[in-house]
Amino acid sequence: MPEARVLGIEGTAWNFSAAVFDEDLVCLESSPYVPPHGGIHPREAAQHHAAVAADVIGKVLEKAGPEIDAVAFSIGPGLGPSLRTAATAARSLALKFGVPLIGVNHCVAHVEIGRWYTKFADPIVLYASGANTQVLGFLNGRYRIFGETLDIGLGNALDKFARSHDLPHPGGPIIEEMAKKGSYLPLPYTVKGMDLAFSGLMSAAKEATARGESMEDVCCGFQETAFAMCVEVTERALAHTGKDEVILVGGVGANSRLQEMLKIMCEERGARFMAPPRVYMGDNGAMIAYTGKIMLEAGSTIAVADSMVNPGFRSDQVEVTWRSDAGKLFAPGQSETAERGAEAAVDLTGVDAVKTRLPKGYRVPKLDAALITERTRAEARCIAAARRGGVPVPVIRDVTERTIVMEKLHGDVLKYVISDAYAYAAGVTVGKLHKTGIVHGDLTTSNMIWQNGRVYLIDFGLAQMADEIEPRGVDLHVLFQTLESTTASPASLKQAFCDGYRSAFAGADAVIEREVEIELRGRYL
Ligand SMILES: C[C@@H](O)[C@H](NC(=O)OP(=O)(O)OC[C@H]1O[C@@H](n2cnc3c(N)ncnc32)[C@H](O)[C@@H]1O)C(=O)O
Ligand SMILES: [Fe+2]
Repeated sequence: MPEARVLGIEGTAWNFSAAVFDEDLVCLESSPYVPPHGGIHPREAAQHHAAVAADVIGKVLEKAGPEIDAVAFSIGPGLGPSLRTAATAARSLALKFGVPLIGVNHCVAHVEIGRWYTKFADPIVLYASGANTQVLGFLNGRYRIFGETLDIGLGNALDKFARSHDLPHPGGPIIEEMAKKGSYLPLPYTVKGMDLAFSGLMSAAKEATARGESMEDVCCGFQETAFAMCVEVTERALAHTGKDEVILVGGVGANSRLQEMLKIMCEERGARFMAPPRVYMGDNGAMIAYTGKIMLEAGSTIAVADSMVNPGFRSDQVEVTWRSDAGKLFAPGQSETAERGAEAAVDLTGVDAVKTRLPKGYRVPKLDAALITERTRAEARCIAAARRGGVPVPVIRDVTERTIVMEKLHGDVLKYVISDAYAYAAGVTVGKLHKTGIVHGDLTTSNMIWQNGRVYLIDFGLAQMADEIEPRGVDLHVLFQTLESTTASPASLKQAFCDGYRSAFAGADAVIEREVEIELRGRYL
């Protein structure tokens, strides 16, 4: 039987694009909307799409011929008016050809075209586009979000910064060129556990040029900072899941410095890295046609009556019917005497645990040195303070510039043994920590150890002294995301954790409430 031929239509934001895919890409046509000034205006983008749709689709069908087995379109996320225009075109074509309609999640399509091109079966995905920035990995039927931006997408941050200097849209590629001529200027680096934030960085970049720093240096500093943040979170996801492949997708993925940094990170930890070529990076019809094809083969079609667009459609809401594997998690490969996390190597061969922060070749040396010293110091300080507050943590024996010598723990890492009882105990420990005025900054189940009837906390590299609700809420949010992405029963584990947390900390309710708010904030639009 010949392979199904699917027509795909993309029109979520700046590009109206159509393609036909069967065993390979048959043809691809695009008509980008370039705003005359300022950023993308949703209604104008939709008018552009409506004006070019017939021509773009006409060209594709002329090349591919009229034999089409299904019509796929981006059903969300994206800008409402643009989504609706593309959806209308897709519906009428499906009815005209008398073929099934397929509603494709745009983010998942970025991932799938990357997997198709690279042939990587089960990668960690850095998806960096205008509106989204997410680190994704597949597990039990869904693409789980290990980390994402808590405010704006990386591309939007670059575009807005460029626009504030009267540079045309899109700013990303222009900043890339300017950055090549500049040297690194330190700007605020924000990683919260597995999550990222870019708006503070963007404001600081604007302030830097306002006080007279050169545009080239600020662009370089902006890129080095933002990309290092993304690569760090990608590496954390690799370390946490044990997966060993990385792909880069989304419009910002076209940036050669970002590609280079991911490549270095992967080489340093023995993972494989690939990025698809530019044509498949930014929004394009091919990714919709291809994802439509594998969805069609899995029977995931929709009735025209159910094909309403969803501007807030999240990648982790998609039921991935077309993958039969479960996705790899916690692969072995790490020795029992030396754990290699994302940031540091821990030598467990001696009486004590010796944790040494590793230089990262993907970061400019100045940023690398600053992060290593800052985190080593913060870690030692916070562990000592936690211990004084009665929180179960290892005893510190010695600290140097990049090394901490501490008591060796012998228990089980919670990610391997998590249960409601352990989650409750974790809640008690985190409650005590927050009560002491410390937030951990990277509360994953990899950093919790069950020993002597209590949950010990390790890895305080992102910890800080803080007693506000917000950073405490982010702490819980990081943990809950980990439970969502790595366990089968996150709801009851979360409940048990909250019960323990409340029992140890009087301010618990406000923090739990804030966590819910933070979760909603991370959503698109
Ligand atoms: C929902 C959908 O509409 C949205 N799509 C989107 O944002 O378009 P995409 O083509 O994936 O990415 C566009 C972004 O990619 C940036 N970009 C393109 N080339 C770049 C480069 N060489 N360096 C940095 N950024 C670049 C642009 O500045 C722009 O912000 C998304 O995927 O979030
Ligand atoms: Fe996109």
